[in-house]
Amino acid sequence: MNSPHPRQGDDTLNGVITAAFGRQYEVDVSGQSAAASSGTAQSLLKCYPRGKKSVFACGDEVEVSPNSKDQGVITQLHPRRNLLWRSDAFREKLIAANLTQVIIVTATEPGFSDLLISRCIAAAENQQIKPLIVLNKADLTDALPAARKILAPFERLGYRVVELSAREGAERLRPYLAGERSIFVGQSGMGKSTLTNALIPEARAATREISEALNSGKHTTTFARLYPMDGGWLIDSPGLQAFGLAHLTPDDLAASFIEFHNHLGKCRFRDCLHDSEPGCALRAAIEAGTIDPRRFEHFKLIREEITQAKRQTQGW
Ligand SMILES: Nc1nc2c(ncn2[C@@H]2O[C@H](COP(=O)(O)OP(=O)(O)OP(=O)(O)O)[C@@H](O)[C@H]2O)c(=O)[nH]1
Ligand SMILES: [Zn+2]
Repeated sequence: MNSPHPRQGDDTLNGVITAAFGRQYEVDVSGQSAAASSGTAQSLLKCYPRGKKSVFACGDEVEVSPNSKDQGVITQLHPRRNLLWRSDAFREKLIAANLTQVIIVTATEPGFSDLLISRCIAAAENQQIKPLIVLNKADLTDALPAARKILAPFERLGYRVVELSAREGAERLRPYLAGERSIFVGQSGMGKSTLTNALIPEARAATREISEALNSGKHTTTFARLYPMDGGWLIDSPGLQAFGLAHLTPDDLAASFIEFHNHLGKCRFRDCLHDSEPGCALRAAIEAGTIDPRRFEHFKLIREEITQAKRQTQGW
């Protein structure tokens, strides 16, 4: 793995968080792509943070002080280039840090939510991470047209959509992963783990080991895991049912809808809520067909949720 922070001194190492289990973290301290991809036991340390309140995410670059062959203490967090997280009024959850790409995995079956796609895109755009949409299970051809129709508005905005079958042709995705630090996000059952296992042979072994350790026959992913690959890395994360964006302000949210850019700041009223005010530039753009009404609906739904969450935290 290309770590920007090489070995530090005699007793501290630089590494990348590859998994989080409650307060325990797995840190890859190999710092070299060859060692990292061979997955040797010594390159992965089980670590605890030094501070009680420290919370880390997959992809975080940290400094570790080893205290045995395979254990250590996380002593420092290197500055994050970005952070993907989700939150509602009461909780927040770090998803991953230092990403270059968020890969939103959808599938022909079962159905998926386009509102969730807009949420994922908003979270990514807000952190300057580029989104990529995968339409998996393209082998189920009967359901392809309906799925394509749902994705069309996103494709029109310039978001790339890659159709593939994780079972029959996961390799199609490989060129999009090279040199990137990506994460798979999406609803449960879209095929994130199938894709990860097809692209990264070691991932299959890790999944088996973990489900044996947890003594469950189920294949549902329960925590995020980072795998080094092709000059970057890839994180497989558990299925998302909710993706709250309570940490964004309404202005942040509007800015993360890229098709709004040319229209923001052009409403007659500076504090326009784009509801029913006269001279609203966003609503004019919808009427002119330059903003998709469905995307505007997503914006309003998420904005309402953000506003509600802020009221709840302020004890209204
Ligand atoms: N027909 C078809 N089925 C697929 C394909 N990819 C995955 N599946 C199936 O879809 C189901 C869900 O796949 P998973 O990889 O477990 O989905 P996931 O997104 O990781 O789900 P979570 O772990 O719950 O987040 C499994 O039964 C897979 O075998 C595909 O390309 N075609
Ligand atoms: Zn307006």
